Amino acid sequence: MVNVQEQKVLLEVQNLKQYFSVKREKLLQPKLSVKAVDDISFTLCEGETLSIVGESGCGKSTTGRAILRLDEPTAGKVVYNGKNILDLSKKDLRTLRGELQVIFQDPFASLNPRQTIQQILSEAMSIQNSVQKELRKDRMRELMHLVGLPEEALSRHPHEFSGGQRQRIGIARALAVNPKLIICDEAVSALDVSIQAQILNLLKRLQRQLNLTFLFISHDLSVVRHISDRVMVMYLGKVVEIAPKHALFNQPTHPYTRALLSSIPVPNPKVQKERILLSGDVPSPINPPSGCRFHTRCPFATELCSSKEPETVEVQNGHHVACHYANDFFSA
Ligand SMILES: Nc1ncnc2c1ncn2[C@@H]1O[C@H](COP(=O)(O)OP(=O)(O)OP(=O)(O)O)[C@@H](O)[C@H]1O
Repeated sequence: MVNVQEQKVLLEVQNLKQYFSVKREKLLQPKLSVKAVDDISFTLCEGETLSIVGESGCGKSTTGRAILRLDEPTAGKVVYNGKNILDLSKKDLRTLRGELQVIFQDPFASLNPRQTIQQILSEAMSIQNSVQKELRKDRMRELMHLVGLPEEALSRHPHEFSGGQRQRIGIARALAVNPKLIICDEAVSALDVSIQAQILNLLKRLQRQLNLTFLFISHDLSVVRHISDRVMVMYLGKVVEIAPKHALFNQPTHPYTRALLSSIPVPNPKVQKERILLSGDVPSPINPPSGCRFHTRCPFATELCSSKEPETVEVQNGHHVACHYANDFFSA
């Protein structure tokens, strides 16, 4: 596991906000916005995998998109290698995009069906000018080896491959520009469990070989348990807990994290698990609850929780929790 304290910080997200305006239903209604990501901060160290988990709509993908400036963030800083990405000109951003890549759930949607794999990879290399023209063929063959596909795959089209193979092609395309940081947005969610494991193992191997850093977005805690060094839990646009993987799975502290974890099966049936059932739906991010956003669904909420937003407390080294009762829950 990566020791965060010894590692170089590659990405620092500071007070990031992403609000989206929504159409008013009535003319005189006040302006409304979806607070998809609301003042979140975290760091990502070189060579580590930080996962973001949480229920649908909690702001995971929006965080990834904001970092890459696929949507322009409302406020905050995204400092990559010492530079605030949000201050970069369009030209500098284009150059930097080579270092920051994204792998989506469905690579097929972004692979041009008329192009061969060779054309797809060649296009990626020429946009970023990542590999000299005369070296591109060799690099493509190398990429096929790296992702576990035969060289013959280069002359074929995306529809000739299975879902797992297409994800390997998506990974090869991301690697074609020599990235440092890859945002994997539900990258294995569409795959069968056995294929998922193969792709996760491939990502881990590539990480070691190429010193890659991953921001891994997933709603699947079993996948997150497999791949992560650290885990960040989001609820309604806020970070509620962030910790090294083992701390998060062995000593989940925020009631929301405990509820999420209580919904996954335990490998050892002899281990009795506390069950915290989440009642009701996630409230609207247009008008989120006051105080702690989770208080409307939290079985332990008090008056304080509905009136005051909790500070983030470090309950042990590198384990941060945004709950008024974090220390009590941690030691309980
Ligand atoms: N372009 C947009 N315009 C308006 N609202 C948006 C936009 N993009 C996302 N949202 C809203 O922001 C909130 C967070 O969405 P986001 O996709 O980041 O969640 P998520 O945690 O990735 O969920 P999922 O696992 O379902 O993808 C949701 O309420 C979503 O509807």
